[in-house]
Amino acid sequence: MQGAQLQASKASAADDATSDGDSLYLTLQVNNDLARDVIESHWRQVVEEALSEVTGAPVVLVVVHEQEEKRPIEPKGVVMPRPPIPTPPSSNSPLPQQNTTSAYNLNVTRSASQRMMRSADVPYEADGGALGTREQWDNEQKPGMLTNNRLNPRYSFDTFIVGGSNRLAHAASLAVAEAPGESYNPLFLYGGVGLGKTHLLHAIGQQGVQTGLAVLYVSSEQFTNEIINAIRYRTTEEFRAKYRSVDILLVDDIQFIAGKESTEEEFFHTFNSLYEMSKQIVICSDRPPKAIASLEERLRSRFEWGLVADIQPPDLETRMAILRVKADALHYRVPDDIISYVAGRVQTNIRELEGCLNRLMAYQQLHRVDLTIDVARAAMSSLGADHRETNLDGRQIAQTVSEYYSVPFEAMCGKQRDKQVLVPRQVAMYLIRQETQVSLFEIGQLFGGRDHSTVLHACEKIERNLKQNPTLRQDVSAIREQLLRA
Ligand SMILES: Nc1ncnc2c1ncn2[C@@H]1O[C@H](COP(=O)(O)OP(=O)(O)OP(=O)(O)O)[C@@H](O)[C@H]1O
Repeated sequence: MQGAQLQASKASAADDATSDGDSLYLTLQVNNDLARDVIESHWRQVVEEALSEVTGAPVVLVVVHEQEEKRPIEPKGVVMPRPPIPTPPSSNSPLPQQNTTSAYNLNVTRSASQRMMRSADVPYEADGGALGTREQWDNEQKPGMLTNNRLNPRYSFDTFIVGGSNRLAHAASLAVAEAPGESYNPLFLYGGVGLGKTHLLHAIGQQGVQTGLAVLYVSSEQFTNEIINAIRYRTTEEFRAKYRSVDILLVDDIQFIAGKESTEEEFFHTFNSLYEMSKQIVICSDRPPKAIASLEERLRSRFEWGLVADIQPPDLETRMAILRVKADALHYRVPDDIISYVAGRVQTNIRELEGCLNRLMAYQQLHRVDLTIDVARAAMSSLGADHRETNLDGRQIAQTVSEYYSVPFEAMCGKQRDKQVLVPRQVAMYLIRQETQVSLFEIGQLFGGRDHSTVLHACEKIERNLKQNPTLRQDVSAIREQLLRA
């Protein structure tokens, strides 16, 4: 570690807005990566403890490779509470700068001054840093970024099932993918957990890549980490060159940047630069911009500039279609009645729906049994309360069917065999069989003492007809929805 220096300084506490106590932050400059790694992995704790003893305050050590200290203007504070960012000596610091002859360059600052960096703290270059940096980035780094774009090939428009709950979000995403920067900019998608926001982001990205565009997908957490590191290692020019060189920027879970001042600041400038160049920005969140507490107003209003589209929980039909596509993709044959049974169990989260399918597959393979409704029930039985196991009884179901078709329950129990009565009777038998543990014999008893083979025949007939008759499918879905709401 020859040739390195040790410096100590203490910044003013006057610019501190949100002190996290009396910790001291130490910046240790070393002249090669190895030294940094060795100190980080072996000596950090020892040094921190030793210095804590000397100073009487908790110490946090930040080790920096001196070649990374190339920015002439250094940030005065810390972007995020963690990890701490080195703070340079402050001109109005009460402590004089101490230069020593030691092998390290050591900056000591009161944590009080190492707080969320304000806009003025990070010099902003609208062109994304020096031209040289941008060109260098385009030549050296961009190809790598484009090949490792981290887009999941499974998340494409082809594999996305469209229903009433996600139609707007899907149509907007498609429009954006077809004409990036032209139709809706930014596109802001929001919706609950596991409803397909990330899937749509990736689908847009995938299409962009296919048309030769530079696409960057990041989570807001990754964006935050990158900006922290950029400030820490003085590489903000590269950071800006990277983010301003893309044609489509996809940002997931934007709600997590709220309240992180420097990240918001940097994102604001990234947004503006891309927007001015007519580059497409797509943002996802679990809530609409208005509901993101402590998000800066200027960002909120920008998020609302283009189109804000929501994704609602899918209805039963859409859930069934999604399960069917997922099962087919796994080359897993699942009968329709089981698809509809599983779809009825998970109502608000498609990720969990997929989990149920995987669970079913694993359960069946483990027990080496045929896939029947009873096997599905057993596979689902140990799942938590989110996965609705209905407490309906046969009579309740029969009553709901009777009301749906406007056919009196008594008529369904009688001898009439015309279609108006026969279909509701058979549908009721089928649903009771699916939704309850009631035996074929008991179902027969409920409907005027019919034989169990009549019930079986009814169930099989409805199951067959469901495949061919869309009206019947719709009716059964609607009744099932009503039952699940009951
Ligand atoms: N309409 C859909 N068609 C097909 N698959 C879907 C659909 N919606 C969601 N999925 C699938 O559900 C899973 C979860 O979706 P995704 O990760 O996109 O949800 P998300 O809304 O981003 O959730 P989170 O808020 O937790 O990040 C993925 O495997 C995705 O492919």
